[in-house]
Amino acid sequence: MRASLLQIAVDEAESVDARRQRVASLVRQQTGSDLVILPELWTTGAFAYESFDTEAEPLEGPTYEVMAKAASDAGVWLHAGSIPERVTGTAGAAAGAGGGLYNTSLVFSPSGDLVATYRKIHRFGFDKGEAVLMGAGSELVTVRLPETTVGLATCYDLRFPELFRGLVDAGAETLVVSAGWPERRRSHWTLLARARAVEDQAYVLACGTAGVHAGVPQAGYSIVVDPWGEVLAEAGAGEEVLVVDFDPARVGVTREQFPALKDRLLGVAAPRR
Ligand SMILES: O=C(O)CCC(=O)C(=O)O
Repeated sequence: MRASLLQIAVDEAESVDARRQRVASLVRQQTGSDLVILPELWTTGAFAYESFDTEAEPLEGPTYEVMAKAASDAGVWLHAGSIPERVTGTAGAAAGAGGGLYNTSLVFSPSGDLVATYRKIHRFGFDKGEAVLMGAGSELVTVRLPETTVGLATCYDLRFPELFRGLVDAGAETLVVSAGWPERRRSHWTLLARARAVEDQAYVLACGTAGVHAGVPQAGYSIVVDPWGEVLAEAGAGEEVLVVDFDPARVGVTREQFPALKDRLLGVAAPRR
């Protein structure tokens, strides 16, 4: 299976619409890949808090339109990263202090159909930024691809192993993390991506952003880790397309040969011993 991680540079000098078109063109160039992955909030930048409201869009808004077409033009499964999603009416009120906004990821099939959405569960910022501007998602999401079951996570979620265990329990073998991780904590990014792969005996495909937005230098260093914790591919700091081939069957083999997941005693319905 081939994946392309598009580590997009998010720069305020480029308009959101120009970036949408540029990223769509990059997606089209990935024909031949099975799965293409974009970062978190790449239209606005994950730290451009003022733009969340001004650039918010409904689920089937401008990013949806452009990305659905790009997925079908390229004939790829597309994790189109996340958008600041605006939800109106009663459902919007449920976003609480988030004022009807969610940090929502979109996944398209190779025919351009929206097959899954994931609203980020763990919002970053403690008592400011995303944590107060957006509502929290509450549902774990997996997507069945022909070769593997993909579990979805967004950025700060990477720090919460129980979310990933939940995805594994739901059948995930490949864990996709779409992120806008800052340079300041790059060592955590790499360490946590490898930790999630080792403890869940799953592939981790983690795609971040490059560049500087809202004064926050982004880490880059998107990474692909195998179920044994080995790094298969890693990007540098700048904008980059990271292409990697991996064998989804290795998840089953690893879990069979080193069956640590079967020895779980806590948080499982029927412990084995
Ligand atoms: O956990 C971190 O260090 C970064 C998280 C983050 O930037 C985000 O979730 O937007």
